[in-house]
Amino acid sequence: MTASAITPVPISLYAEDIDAFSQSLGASFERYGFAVLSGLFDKDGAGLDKTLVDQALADTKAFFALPTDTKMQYKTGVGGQRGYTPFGIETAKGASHHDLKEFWHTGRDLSEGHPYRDYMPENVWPGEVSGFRDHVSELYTALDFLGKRVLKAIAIYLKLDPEFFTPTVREGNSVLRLLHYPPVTAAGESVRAGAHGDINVITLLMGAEEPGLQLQDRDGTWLPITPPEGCIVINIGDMLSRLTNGVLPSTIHRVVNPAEGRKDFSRYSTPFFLHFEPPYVIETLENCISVDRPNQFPDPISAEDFLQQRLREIKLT
Ligand SMILES: O=C(O)CCC(=O)C(=O)O
Ligand SMILES: [Fe+2]
Repeated sequence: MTASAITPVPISLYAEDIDAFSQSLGASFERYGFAVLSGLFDKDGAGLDKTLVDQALADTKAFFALPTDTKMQYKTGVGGQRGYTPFGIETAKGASHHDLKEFWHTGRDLSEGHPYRDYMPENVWPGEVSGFRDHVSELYTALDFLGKRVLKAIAIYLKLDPEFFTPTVREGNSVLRLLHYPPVTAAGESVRAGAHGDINVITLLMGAEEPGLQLQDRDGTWLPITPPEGCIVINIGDMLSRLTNGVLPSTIHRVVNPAEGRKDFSRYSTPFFLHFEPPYVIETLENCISVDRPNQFPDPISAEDFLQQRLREIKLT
């Protein structure tokens, strides 16, 4: 297994000593734009239910194993925001070759007549895989909950009110992405995921045990992130980087093609892109502006406008 640059922080520390948890996590974010949480499935931790994660992964594998024609029925035409996006579409900003992946997007289920329905399309579900809807919905809810705890720790680290983020993400436009990178049999210019920064607030990623994920460090070198089982990788997205004036950086990362011996294997990973509520206005935090760090983003922008701008850049709309 490839070594990982980042020392994991145990999730159990959240309940035991939230200040210590916030410091460890925040320091890792400030240094790398990434942190790793361990003990994800510990019974008394603040993490996830292993059975649920295993079920959702089995459903993911079953879905991607369906014939292409069947999967294409779930391509929804709403900018890839829901349902299936086939191989050969998403292209990292500024890249000339598409990524080697297909994926499925699930968003927030909203009540009838909810005002955010204008921004968030209805979910679609593949009837071919029984259990998919229940397990994936439950995983969405669990990751949303975990993400909100991580944001509380980030608020403490930034010396904000611990509940600062609560109203900003309560019904955020968050998306759970089920990713399949098929075996890489032919040589070519494409990589599994080209170098990019995430658009959103924070991303919670499961499935990085299969090597490939790398972050670009300050000096330009690529550091592998291959945590042991039972960990979750978290990274800062562009929206939080902008809000914090770069104090918490959104670090460029990529997924490289498999080494000899792993080329015949698929890679499955599951990023949860936690987003703000669409109307939330991202305006640089006062306490992240100083003489040494002048405001790099003097023009506030709503989360929705920022998202639409960025989706056009990655060819999803
Ligand atoms: O598959 C991974 O490990 C990372 C995926 C990723 O960075 C993304 O989808 O934004
Ligand atoms: Fe990413």
